[in-house]
Amino acid sequence: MAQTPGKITIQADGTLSVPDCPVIPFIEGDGIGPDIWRATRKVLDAAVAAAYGDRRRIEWKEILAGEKAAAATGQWLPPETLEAVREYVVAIKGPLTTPVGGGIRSLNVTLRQELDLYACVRPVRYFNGVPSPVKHPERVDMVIFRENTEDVYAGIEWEEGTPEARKVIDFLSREMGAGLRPDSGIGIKPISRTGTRRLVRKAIRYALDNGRRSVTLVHKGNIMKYTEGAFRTWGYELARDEFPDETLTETELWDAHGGRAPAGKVVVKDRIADAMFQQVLLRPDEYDVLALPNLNGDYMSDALAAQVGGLGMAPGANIGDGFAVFEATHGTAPKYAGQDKVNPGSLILSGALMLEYLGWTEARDRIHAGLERAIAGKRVTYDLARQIEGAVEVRCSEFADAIVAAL
Ligand SMILES: NC(=O)C1=CN([C@@H]2O[C@H](COP(=O)(O)OP(=O)(O)OC[C@H]3O[C@@H](n4cnc5c(N)ncnc54)[C@H](OP(=O)(O)O)[C@@H]3O)[C@@H](O)[C@H]2O)C=CC1
Ligand SMILES: O=C(O)CCC(=O)C(=O)O
Ligand SMILES: [Mg+2]
Repeated sequence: MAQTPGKITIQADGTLSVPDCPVIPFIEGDGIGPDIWRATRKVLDAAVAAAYGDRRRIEWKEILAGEKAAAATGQWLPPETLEAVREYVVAIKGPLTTPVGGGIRSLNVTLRQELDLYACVRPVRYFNGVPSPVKHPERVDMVIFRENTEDVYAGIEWEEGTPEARKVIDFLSREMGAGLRPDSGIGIKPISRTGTRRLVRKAIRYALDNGRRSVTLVHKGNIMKYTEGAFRTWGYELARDEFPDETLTETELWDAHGGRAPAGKVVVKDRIADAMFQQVLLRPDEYDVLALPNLNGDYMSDALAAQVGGLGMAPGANIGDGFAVFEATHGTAPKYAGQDKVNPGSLILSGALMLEYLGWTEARDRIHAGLERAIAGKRVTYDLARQIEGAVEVRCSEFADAIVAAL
């Protein structure tokens, strides 16, 4: 029976109450956004129908941001858009363009900060048949927990030559002995105990709830001692304070357990970021959940995506306390805008992650299986076709149709 649309709500214990026909706002996005969103919506609707018949469906509600919003309202991020996400709790978005070197600040970052979506969660796993530059892509199965509200993304910076930059340089040179060049641009990198602890708490909770073996804190704390180094310190501190019986350090793992963690326990370890980039290439099976400050997490997301098929296959979510906005890892890929060409897999998988967040795991599983079957059929978008021998390149919309046919 057709369902009446209703709102998702956050209950007193923090869990979601999801009606059978939730209203879910979507932002189409800039650049390739409209193409991949059209494809994604079709796959999500078909997967829900295949899994639940007419017992469940999603009532989509468009909300505006980016170029479409600016053209329609004169505002890049209208307040009603933020209000709609607060009202309906869960939303999904296409990518939004951020100009380089000037112009508006990132709308993506603003959304995350305004809605306090403090964890950027990006699962990186391999789907059979996807081309990869590494020998054993099936060994890559990591979940990135990237701090999403602070670090250099806080947007506290001053352009070289402005009175503000001069004032900060004068202060730092005179009062703090910093000795900065007068023609410097200045950026501030705040990393807080609060921001770190809540991110690491979410990462450890996730690891425990999902049978993951380790959480690795990835930092550059040897150089940035009081920001990234503190991220490491506070991460271990949080594990000790809040999960004393469920976590152990690497030292404890070897000293007390001969290198094999007892069932149900999560190893909390840390790696310096530069070394970690080669570790995930050479020994990916030793890493599981990663917790990172914002910038490290941004870099790591795209690097790991490359190992499992590229940005066309990299989903993500911005999650706070209940509220969540799902989006691909990649951006607007402007050179492909409006060509119905790129891989919608990343946004489709973000949608699958959203279904999982709603508890609709049967529909999620249909999408994973459908995607794998469509890839096995070797009729794939350009990014996969150029790497799979014997593959035929199809359009973004045709790839979505192939997934729907394989659900
Ligand atoms: N959350 C968001 O909304 C994000 C927004 N952005 C913004 O996007 C804009 C463009 O950024 P840019 O650095 O070019 O990075 P993009 O991620 O947009 O694209 C870089 C390259 O990645 C590949 N790619 C990206 N998406 C897909 C896809 N769906 N299918 C297949 N290949 C894909 C393409 O590679 P190839 O050229 O090899 O075909 C593309 O040229 C910037 O304004 C940036 O700020 C960036 C990241 C996230
Ligand atoms: O906001 C942007 O334009 C880029 C953001 C980004 O690269 C990311 O979140 O991975
Ligand atoms: Mg990025």
